[in-house]
Amino acid sequence: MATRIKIFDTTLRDGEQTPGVNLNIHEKLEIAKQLEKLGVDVIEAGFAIASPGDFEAVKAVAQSIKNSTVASLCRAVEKDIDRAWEAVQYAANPRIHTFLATSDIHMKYKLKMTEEEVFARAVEMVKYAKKYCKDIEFSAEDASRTRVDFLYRIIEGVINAGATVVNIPDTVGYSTPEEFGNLIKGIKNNVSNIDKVDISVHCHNDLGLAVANSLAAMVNGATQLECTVNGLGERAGNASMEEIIMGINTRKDYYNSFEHRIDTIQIYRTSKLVSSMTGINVQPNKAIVGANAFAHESGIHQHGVLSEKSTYEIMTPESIGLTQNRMVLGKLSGRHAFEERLKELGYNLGPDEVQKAFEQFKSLADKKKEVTDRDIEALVKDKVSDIPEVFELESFQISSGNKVIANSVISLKRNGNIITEAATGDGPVDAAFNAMDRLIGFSMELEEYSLKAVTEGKDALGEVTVKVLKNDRFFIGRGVSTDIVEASIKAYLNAVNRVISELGDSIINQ
Ligand SMILES: CC(=O)SCCNC(=O)CCNC(=O)[C@H](O)C(C)(C)COP(=O)(O)OP(=O)(O)OC[C@H]1O[C@@H](n2cnc3c(N)ncnc32)[C@H](O)[C@@H]1OP(=O)(O)O
Ligand SMILES: CC(C)C(=O)C(=O)O
Repeated sequence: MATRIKIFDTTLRDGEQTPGVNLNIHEKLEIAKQLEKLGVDVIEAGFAIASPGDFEAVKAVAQSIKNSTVASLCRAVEKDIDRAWEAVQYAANPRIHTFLATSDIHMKYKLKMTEEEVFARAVEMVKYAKKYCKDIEFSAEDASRTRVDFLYRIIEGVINAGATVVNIPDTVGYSTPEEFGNLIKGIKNNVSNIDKVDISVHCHNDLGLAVANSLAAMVNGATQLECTVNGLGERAGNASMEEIIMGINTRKDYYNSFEHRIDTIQIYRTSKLVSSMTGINVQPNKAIVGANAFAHESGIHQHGVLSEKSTYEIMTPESIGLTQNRMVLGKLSGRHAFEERLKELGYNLGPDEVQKAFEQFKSLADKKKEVTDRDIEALVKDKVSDIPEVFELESFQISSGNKVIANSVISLKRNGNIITEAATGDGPVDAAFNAMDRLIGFSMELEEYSLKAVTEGKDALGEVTVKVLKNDRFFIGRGVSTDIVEASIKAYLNAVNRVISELGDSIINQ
């Protein structure tokens, strides 16, 4: 009989530890709903004690998700466990995930605790969490650099204390597949009560081995794999969900004794959603979901694929939900076809949002011969993040050139009033941002600016992403338009509105 592998998605927790990523409650909910549709077994929604915002987000995910377990991470301390339970208690299937480092390096320099103290704390905190919740996961942080005898002992201890899942993280991505597989095999063979629990693994990608290590662990007895969409996560990220799943599926001949419940058709859509909500673009050559993953550039490959796809394609684009659409959408298309396409792309917008998106689609279609799925996604993905538009763009006028100083006149709408400012700058975008800085009534630092074309051709939509710093926190803003200055202004305003939505409008005119 095949072994059922559980997928534990930590995009909303470890994925959010990606530098520069900061997801608000609406964004976490939207991603969680898509993860549920994808079929993940566990959604780690956040770290409830980290901030009031993260607490509310974990709670909201717990309240809304029915078909996946919802977990919150917490340190092995009572107040963290209390807060985690406060947030996940609403879930149909709640889990408390507590962790404590077990390697000599972490115990000595970070925790300043002895082995005995770590053992006692881990057991005590699992017992404490068990008072609240049936399902308790314990992670031995930095397990792959832990003395194995101590690792076996602490695993046995936390299982006796009530843990239902023991997680073996390769916290710093140090292991190799053979080594990590042997570590899991050793745990299976040496921990007396191990058959009572799921063995989980959580692999980081510092040496690019996270997926290989996860699969090696699975072959050697791990039944839960922790991963993130697009491989997001602390430093070089975590094992990528889509690579693990498509690895198992594509190499059914090799991994023939394992099954999972992921609906692979949802992979591409999930990747796009996570990329747009986090502001982290997927590298073009990324396995499975990169823009080039199914592209063929060179003649010999093109000839091969034209003769028989399997010459150079080991999986189909359709298997991850990338479809070639039959119906072309352009300026003569109607609302029915547009709404149908939105549904196919996974967006269930309310009537007002559909109306707004349809208007934007029509004005884009006036400028572009054919509006592609990627254009539509770019147009609507701002809507699902649901940031209140305290400042809206009314109009802008820019002049720039190689012999003149760039200047801008920007009008924004706030509370129904139009406010206007002019400014100069080092280029059209700088001039526009300077004018907006005068209008918004607070200062913030622009940390990053990136521009990419959503589709090919000179009529392509430009997508601008900005990262700004305000009160020691990063905020991402996105904007799309066929005019790159307009896309830049929209991205900046989107970041401004996010700052206000998170920090409150009392920051205006501070
Ligand atoms: C491997 C991982 O990815 S672990 C998850 C990492 N994620 C995060 O840290 C994001 C959320 N974190 C936070 O918001 C904050 O760090 C908090 C709220 C958890 C704690 O904040 P602070 O109280 O300000 O502590 P700070 O983060 O500076 O230091 C961590 C403290 O927790 C202790 N600690 C670290 N891990 C654990 C643990 N698993 N169990 C118990 N204590 C721990 C450290 O030794 C340190 O203790 P000290 O304050 O007595 O020196
Ligand atoms: C807390 C654990 C699961 C973790 O994130 C790690 O060790 O990387």
